[in-house]
Amino acid sequence: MAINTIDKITTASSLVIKGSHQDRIVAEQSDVLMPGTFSLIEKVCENFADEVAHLLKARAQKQLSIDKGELPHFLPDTQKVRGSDWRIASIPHDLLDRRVELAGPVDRKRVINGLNANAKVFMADFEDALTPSWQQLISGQENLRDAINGDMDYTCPETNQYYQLKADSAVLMCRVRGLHMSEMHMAFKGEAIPAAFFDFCVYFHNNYLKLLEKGTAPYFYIPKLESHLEARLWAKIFSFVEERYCLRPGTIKCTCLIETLPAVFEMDEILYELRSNIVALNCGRWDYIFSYIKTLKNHKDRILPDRQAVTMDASLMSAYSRLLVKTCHKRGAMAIGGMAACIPSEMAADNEKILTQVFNDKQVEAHHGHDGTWVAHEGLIDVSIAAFEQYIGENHANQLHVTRDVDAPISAKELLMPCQGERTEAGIRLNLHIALQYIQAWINGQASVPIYGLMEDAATAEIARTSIWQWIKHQVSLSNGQIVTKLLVKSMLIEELAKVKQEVGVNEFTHGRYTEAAVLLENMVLADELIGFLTEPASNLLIA
Ligand SMILES: CC(=O)SCCNC(=O)CCNC(=O)[C@H](O)C(C)(C)COP(=O)(O)OP(=O)(O)OC[C@H]1O[C@@H](n2cnc3c(N)ncnc32)[C@H](O)[C@@H]1OP(=O)(O)O
Ligand SMILES: O=CC(=O)O
Ligand SMILES: [Mg+2]
Repeated sequence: MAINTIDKITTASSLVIKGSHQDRIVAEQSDVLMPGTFSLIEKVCENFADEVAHLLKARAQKQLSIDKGELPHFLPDTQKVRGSDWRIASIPHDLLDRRVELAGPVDRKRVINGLNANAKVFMADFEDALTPSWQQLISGQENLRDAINGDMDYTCPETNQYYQLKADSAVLMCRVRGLHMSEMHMAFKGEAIPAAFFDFCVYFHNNYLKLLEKGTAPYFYIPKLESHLEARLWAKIFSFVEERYCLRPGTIKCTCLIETLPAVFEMDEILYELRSNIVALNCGRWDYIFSYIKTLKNHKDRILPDRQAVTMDASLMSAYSRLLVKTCHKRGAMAIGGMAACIPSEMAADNEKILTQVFNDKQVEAHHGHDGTWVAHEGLIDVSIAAFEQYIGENHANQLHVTRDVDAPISAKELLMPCQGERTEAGIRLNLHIALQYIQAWINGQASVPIYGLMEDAATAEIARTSIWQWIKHQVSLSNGQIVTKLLVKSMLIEELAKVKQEVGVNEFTHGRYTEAAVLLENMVLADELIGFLTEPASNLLIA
């Protein structure tokens, strides 16, 4: 639909669309970017953008203390919140049964497949599984809008296969980007706006009416929080928007991912700040491992082993999952488990092993008392449901009644204790190999990719590259006696790049962007200071 550009930009006078001529055309032609959307974005920026900047500064300050030797801890100032009795507001009916949630990117085919799948919830992801190109952001929003309107089909140009949204599709939740990300295509008073504000406002404004009409509501996943003060910001934004649209307080509901090490120490406080709008916390296990490495990067005594050893039954991960369940259920909130990164295989024997592995992984979560969990692929839904049904039983839709009251308190020591396991040459090489392939895919616009039978997304790739960085920094000694140095990693990187070339073939290698990915990866793992998020330098390549 052609829309008047001037209207679009001047209705929100402090807001400007940036980018190439093509980016402007995308914005002009999209009917999810209308004056009402701009006006909401502008108001949210006017009231809250400065606060994001302050909160990010506070993150950096806290990190400085940890870099100097302090350890993350439960906050003395908020003891009263942890010690007193209160509960979150009630949970909407359609969110009481979340035993399996399918996560997926927001392209049209996967939105249809995801909503049609047998999961209770489809988590449409603008974060770890999306490269934030303007085109993908806008078309993703259009796809969700069409899905909510129930007016959605798609014919795949390559296969000619026709897809249509079913009437009784899963509940839709929208994951917005983290507070650390900026949306470069939109500036408020000359500054790129917080990407989370863009995702939230566009989704909310275009869909809230239809969602309410259908008997559901705007449901959000909020990622990568690091403190309850960040949760307080979201609470203020939700309340501001509810008032602006004259909606009953608590209409907007969110689930917060607890996927940073600082946040695990503030779960009660996060629930408390958001008590009118929150329904659950989720164990974002992959970013949590990344955050453990990043937060404790200077602590030589807390270096993790190879990624494969950091499973949910490792003591630090188990403590995190059990504390999340206990904290949530005490407050009447649901506790959602994390992503099983395996994806099904076409080889029957392999697939059987994968399904058993996923079943066991989900059983650990269900045993801890989680109310549901995430899967990356629809082929894993049934096995995950089976694992949860054993615990939830026929008479319940969740495990909110499991309070874990008899557990010994979970201490900071347990949460911070690194797990045992080897640090191997094979581990470094696998990290390099996966990171190379992942970054190559990411800068080409694909943020969730199958690599060696696992779903890799921004969170898992972060583990790979920060782990290598930390092993170099502390000159870790590998199980074969080698010391990890910049020189060693550089030589391994060259060898792994050659292996990738052999694997993908000369043609794909030549026309892909593998060498650019290698340069970016080298810069990140050999840097003197750890780069905060790989998506920051990678975005420059995506945009270019
Ligand atoms: C750590 C975290 O942040 S986790 C959350 C973010 N990550 C994600 O959301 C990852 C979601 N998963 C995916 O993106 C995909 O499953 C991948 C990339 C891992 C694998 O995808 P594919 O290679 O397409 O898998 P495969 O070919 O087996 O897919 C079979 C069908 O299922 C569909 N499908 C697979 N996964 C999904 C999904 N998560 N959502 C919707 N549809 C899906 C495919 O589109 C395909 O459809 P088709 O048969 O109609 O063509
Ligand atoms: O977002 C999920 C995670 O595991 O990270
Ligand atoms: Mg994550």
